[in-house]
Amino acid sequence: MSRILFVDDDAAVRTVVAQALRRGGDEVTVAPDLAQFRRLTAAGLPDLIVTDVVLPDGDGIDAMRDLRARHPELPVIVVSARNTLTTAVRAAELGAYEYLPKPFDLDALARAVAGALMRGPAAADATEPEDAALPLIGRSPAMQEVYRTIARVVATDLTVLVAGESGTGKELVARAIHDLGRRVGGPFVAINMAAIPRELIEAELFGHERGAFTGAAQRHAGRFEQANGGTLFLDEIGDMPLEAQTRLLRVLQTGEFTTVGGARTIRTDVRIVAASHRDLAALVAIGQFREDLFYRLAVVPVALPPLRERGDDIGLLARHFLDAAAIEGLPRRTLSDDALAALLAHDWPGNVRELENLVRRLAVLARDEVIDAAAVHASLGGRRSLATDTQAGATVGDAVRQIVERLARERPAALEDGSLYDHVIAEVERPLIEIMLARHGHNQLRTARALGLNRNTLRKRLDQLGIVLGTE
Ligand SMILES: Nc1ncnc2c1ncn2[C@@H]1O[C@H](COP(=O)(O)OP(=O)(O)OP(=O)(O)O)[C@@H](O)[C@H]1O
Repeated sequence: MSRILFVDDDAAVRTVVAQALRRGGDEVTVAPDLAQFRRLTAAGLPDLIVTDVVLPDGDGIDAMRDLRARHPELPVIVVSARNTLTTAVRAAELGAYEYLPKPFDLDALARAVAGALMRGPAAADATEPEDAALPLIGRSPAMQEVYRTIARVVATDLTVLVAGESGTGKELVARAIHDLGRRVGGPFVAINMAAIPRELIEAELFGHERGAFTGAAQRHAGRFEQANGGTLFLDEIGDMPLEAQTRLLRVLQTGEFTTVGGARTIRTDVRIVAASHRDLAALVAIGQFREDLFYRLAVVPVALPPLRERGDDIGLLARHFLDAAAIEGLPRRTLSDDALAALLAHDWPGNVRELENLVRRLAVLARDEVIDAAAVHASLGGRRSLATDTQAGATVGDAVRQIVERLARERPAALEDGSLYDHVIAEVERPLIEIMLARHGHNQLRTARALGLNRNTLRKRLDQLGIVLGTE
């Protein structure tokens, strides 16, 4: 039996948690505030403290820091409804055994308690909390998971692989890892594999000597060299050519590289954060990405949820972007409840970037101070499917690649048995026919003519694809 002290100002939470922990056979004492917590710990230390952060007479993490300075072996679990990245990071800095955003699952707490009591705390770290405004907005459970991972890796040099759709904030996560870690004094260098001609990627990454290739007028330090002592963000790593992947793998294994056309070996001290909106595991399956490199990069995977899975974060982000627009001198606007509901109902294929652009446009264009649902619909209208995809930076090539990657995952046989062409074409054909039907008021004759298909052929395809006609 262990002695657990639970500090929380909410009487209902105290009762429920204390009961759950007692059921596990432990002796539980509760404190509603820091004054009581101090009285109790002065009388005798428990084996474990579980504490809330915002308490009526102070900050739980600050109080634990003082106590742990004197008793670094004492394990602490932090629970908080103030579930921001800052809280997750502060809990990690405290050396808390676990951080559980509220509302938490009692099983999760029981697991954390069992772990903390057996293993004891991680090494205490006395650094001051980071109070600067942090860039990542959002409190949804999906983002909590992201914050917890970030908080765990900031004090390390582990390689992080951020996966997420376009515009979900992958670069922002990479920057947060850099800014909150000990490399903050060093450079943060980003390179986007999709934005650089394939033949120049190696020279960009590793640098080149004068005359190494046509046009190389002088020696150029590559991004690895530029990032020395800091963090290198390899964006859209899935677009890296295979030869460059081989070279990158060698650098990650040895910490050394040679410039293109150079005989010199350069040592690097760089933390790598890589990102991709493509499914790297699927790329490995179809031979476009080296499996060994994938495992080297995915030491700590971070899955950034698409915006449509972040619920109320949409409202938080929209308000944040409206505030940012006002600070930049654009008119100050607010959202009506209906406008917010319209934002929540949208599926955000371009994710946070799409929301940011939309909000800025609304801030400029809305006539009234309060943005209503009609203004949101007007801004969202006409930018569906293809237009929004393009805005999100996706190309037709990306779309087709995604289809192939999905098939590789879900029906690997389709990549071997000669049916791939028909599968992909069917997937492209459906939206094409749907778009043209919508354009022509669902009139089959006009749609067939516009597509250059015989009317019977169109009818057959509609049947085969199971497309149901709307009315004019
Ligand atoms: N959680 C967030 N809070 C505030 N702003 C965000 C958040 N996530 C993304 N943004 C903003 O959305 C925009 C897109 O973010 P970012 O460039 O990091 O996305 P990305 O996933 O790297 O996109 P891509 O895959 O297209 O490179 C940026 O302007 C960024 O500041």
